[in-house]
Parts: sequence; C-alpha cells; structure tokens
Amino acid sequence: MNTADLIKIRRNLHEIPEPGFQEYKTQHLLLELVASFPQAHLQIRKWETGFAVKVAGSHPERIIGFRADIDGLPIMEENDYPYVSGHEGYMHACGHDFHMTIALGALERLAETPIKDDVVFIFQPAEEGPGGALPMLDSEIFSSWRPDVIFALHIAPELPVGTVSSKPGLLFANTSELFIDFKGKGGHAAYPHLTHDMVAAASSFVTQLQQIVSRRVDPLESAVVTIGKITGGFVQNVIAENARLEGTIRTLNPQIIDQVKKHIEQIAKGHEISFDCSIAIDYGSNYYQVFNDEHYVQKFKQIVETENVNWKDASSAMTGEDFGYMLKEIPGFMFWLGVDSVYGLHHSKLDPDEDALEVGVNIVEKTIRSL
Ligand SMILES: CC(=O)N[C@@H](CCC[C@H](N)C(=O)O)C(=O)O
Repeated sequence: MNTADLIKIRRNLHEIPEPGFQEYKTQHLLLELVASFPQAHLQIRKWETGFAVKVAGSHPERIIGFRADIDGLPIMEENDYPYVSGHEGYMHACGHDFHMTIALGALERLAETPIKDDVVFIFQPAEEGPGGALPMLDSEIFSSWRPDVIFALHIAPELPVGTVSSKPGLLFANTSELFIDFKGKGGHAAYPHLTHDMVAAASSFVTQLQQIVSRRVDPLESAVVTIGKITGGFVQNVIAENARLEGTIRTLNPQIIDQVKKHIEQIAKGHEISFDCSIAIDYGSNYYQVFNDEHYVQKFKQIVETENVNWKDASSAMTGEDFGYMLKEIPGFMFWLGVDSVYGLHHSKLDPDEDALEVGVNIVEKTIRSL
C-alpha cells in the first residue's frame, strides 16, 4: 500500500463515522480491505462491531498486539473538503480514521512478510463511549489470542508530523462520564413562586461544581469536572420541570475520582432540598488510566531513534482512553503521533496532516518487528 492508498482509505473511513457499537459500515469496509491482503497467514475473529486479525508467525513464542479504535464522535463536522463526513452529526474528530488506516497499513505489510511471533491487530469499537475495551477483554479474542505485549497510538494535533511522544507510567487520566437529571415542578413563567425551576437548579449546580476542583480536591492532586451539555425546558415562557447536565470527570489518581463523585452527590443533596426537586446521577462509563510499562517505552524510544522520527518526552494528559483497561492486564504502552492540526481533538475543524499516515505505518511496523 503506498501513500496514495493510505490517504484514500483514510478518506473513505472519514466519510462514515459511526457511534460506538454501531460501526457497521466501518467494520464492513475494514473487513473488505483486510480481504484484499495476502491471506496465507491471516485469521479473523469478529466481535460485536469490531474484530481482530491474527498474522501467524513462523515460530511463535509470543503474541504482539496492536489496537486501533474505530468509532466516531457526535460532532457536526465543519470542514469543507470533498471527503467531509457523510453521516450528519458524526465526525472522526478524535483521529480514529487515522488509527484504523495505520493499523491496516501495518497489517498488510505483516501479512506480506510475517515475523517469528504471532501478531494480533485489534479493531475495537466504542472508545468514545460506552467503552469497547473492557467487554472485548472478556471475549474469545482475548482468551485465545491474548497478547503478551500490546501497544496503541493516538494522534496529537499539537505535534508536528514526524514526531512521536510518550512517557513511562501515567499517560492518560482516569475518567467517568457524568449525567445529572433534575425533576421538579414546572409552570407559567409569570408565577415562579408556584414552581420549582429546573433550569435555575441546573444552572446553580454547574456553578457549585466549579468549587469541587478549587476547594475540595487537594491542590497537589489533579482533577477536571467539565459539563459539556446542558438541556432543559421547552419554551421561553414556561418554567422547566426537567433539566439535564452531561459531562465528564477526570483525575490522575484513581482514588480522587471517588472523592469527586462524593462531593457531586453532596451538592445534589443540597440542591434537592433548596430547589425542592429530585436529582438522579448516572456515572455512565468509567475508564481506567493509561499506564505505560517503563521497559516497553524505553524499547520503543530506542526503536524510534533508529527511524527518521523525532522523539518528545510526553507529560500526563487529562484525556481518557479505554485502552487503559488493556494495559491494566497486559504490559505495553500508548504513544502520541504528531499530525499537526490547527484545531485540536474533538474540534469540528480537526484536520490532521495525512503525511502522518506513512510515518504511523512505518513506526508501527518497525515496532512490531523489533519489540
Ligand atoms: C482520547 C480521547 O479524547 N478520549 C475520550 C474518551 C471519552 C471517555 C468518556 N466518554 C468520557 O467523556 O468520560 C476523551 O474525552 O478523553
């Protein structure tokens, strides 16, 4: 596969972003492409909307795993190139189109020239939510093809093409989604004293949440509480009987996330009393931190240094990744791949530089051959 092929595949995938566990077209396209590779050493196992491909080694003693996530995000794309998302309201705004393309590029090369060990390429659904890694770990794929070492990459818009970055230890945060539903008494906008206004309750709640990180979490720890969506009411002159907040909690220390949840629950109790309403909290999906194995990161750094690729020591980030669950059970690492986009991850104008595809394929192939 040459650079033009990689770009074509990436653009085709970019056009069909799908929500977690609904990646039907994506799975179909990926499997069609895998079917066009030399088949002699390949074996495929499907799981939900994902799958894994094993490339049989000549004298296997280990299994090396590489994981790519395959879902899109509920974001309306604002780019105007010809291969813009064809699924309105969804976009590959977290680079999973790159992750999949790079996995395919490396898989094709391994299918042509396998190594001594077995290699498993894992195409995992639902990274953005509700989380595919944890249930996939319990599947037949991981019981029969359990890797001895596993790695994955994530695009980094802020890094130039030709740079990769990682670190031993904690790379990504612990996360929990956060959904808060308010139910009170609605009514006529002119009679607020006869109602329990859920728009007011939800607004006050958002304000109170800001106090958790600044006043309840130890300043030497790190935490984020973000509300990304607020909904409530139906019309301008009716006091709302329902409101909903949607957000996420991030911490670098797994224990701190429980403290943050406890404080959110205390705020909820206070608001139930002061706004005379009921509040239901749902923590959605929770991701375990991405913790890189020191030995494999050092080895990866040495591999990078033999290629024409720059290395940058990474800092821990508040991003989340359910790949953390795989690293909890299997030694390995995740790394950032520079794609040089003015707009960042989860932005409707994210526009990664496609020159990074070739860099990604080379480094993933080289790493698999050298680990
Ligand atoms: C790399 C990245 O951006 N990952 C997502 C993971 C989302 C987890 C979950 N849906 C949540 O929002 O907590 C991220 O937002 O960091």
